[in-house]
Amino acid sequence: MFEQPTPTLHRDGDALLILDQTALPFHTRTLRLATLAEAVHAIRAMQVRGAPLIGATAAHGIALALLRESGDAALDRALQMLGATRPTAVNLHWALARMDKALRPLPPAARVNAAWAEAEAIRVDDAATCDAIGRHGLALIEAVAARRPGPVRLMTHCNAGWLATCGAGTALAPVYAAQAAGIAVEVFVSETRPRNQGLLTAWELAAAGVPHVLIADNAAGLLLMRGEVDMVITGADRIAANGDTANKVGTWLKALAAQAAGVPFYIAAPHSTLDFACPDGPSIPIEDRGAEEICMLRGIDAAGAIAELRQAPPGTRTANPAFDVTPATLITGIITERGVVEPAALAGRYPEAAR
Ligand SMILES: CSC[C@H]1O[C@H](OP(=O)(O)O)[C@H](O)[C@@H]1O
Repeated sequence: MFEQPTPTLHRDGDALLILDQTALPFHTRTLRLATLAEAVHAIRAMQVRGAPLIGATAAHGIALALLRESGDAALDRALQMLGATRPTAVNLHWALARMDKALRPLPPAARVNAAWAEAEAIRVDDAATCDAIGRHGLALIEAVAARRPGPVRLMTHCNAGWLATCGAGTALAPVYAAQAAGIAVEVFVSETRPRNQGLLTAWELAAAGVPHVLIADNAAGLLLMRGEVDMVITGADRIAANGDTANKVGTWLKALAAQAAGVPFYIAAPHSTLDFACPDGPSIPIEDRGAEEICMLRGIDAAGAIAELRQAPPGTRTANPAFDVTPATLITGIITERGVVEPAALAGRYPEAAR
């Protein structure tokens, strides 16, 4: 079982401790969430981020809410507030539905303990799922390593490492599995404007000693066309019934470039990312995160303090969709905890979810 260097989230009595990802990669800071409002803010402000992790955080947010009041109205309010934080990652809504199913039949007095237990089960389930994704993705990396000498060269987008989950990650889980198996890999890490989650991936890989190269998002196409990449693996936020997949904005462009360059393009995702109620990509809600993420740059100043610089005047018109959709036709395979699945075969691999 992969051990997170620092837990992305864990219960501490009647509170939830999270790793504040708005401070990374500059500072490692733990935040203590004690209320529903603090859990809502943590998800919306991306103090926690990553599809599986926001689901687990929302599940714990239900427990925090019920500590104060545990009747049906309180449960409904908590489900609604947490469900309204971010629209695209279906893991959030999957986790809330699982909490509602577990808690609704119980008398209010029994709900708090049951909420903590169910939230913990979601956390543990996600960690095990990440490990399984790592094992199945490892087989793909081993196949490349068997074909030619030298490190297997991967490309990823955004952060789908342990920071985005309760375990090893999704897209990076095979990387960590390859490292543990002694297979040489190196990873092209796309910075992923505007929130630059690629810096989180670089931070993770540096700490793990995995060779990596940080690139501007727009450099990915040239590297792919030069034959410098053996495979692309990204995470996902919602996979529709036909295999169309929403992921961080820019993923589709990489999938197009990968197809043009003849490079396999994989999505890594757990069962909680599958949404068979969503028929296709156009049906996936895409979050817009407003102008300031485009107009402001974040970094650290000479004193090491996190600073923001304005790169565009206030009032500049912007478009800031946080995700895009990669059609199933561009996806070589989906690396799940049940194996590497062709997009069209998802329903067969997950019959219980596809009903
Ligand atoms: C392991 S899935 C991570 C997935 O979530 C990220 O979005 P965000 O950073 O906005 O929460 C990104 O789409 C990743 O691929």
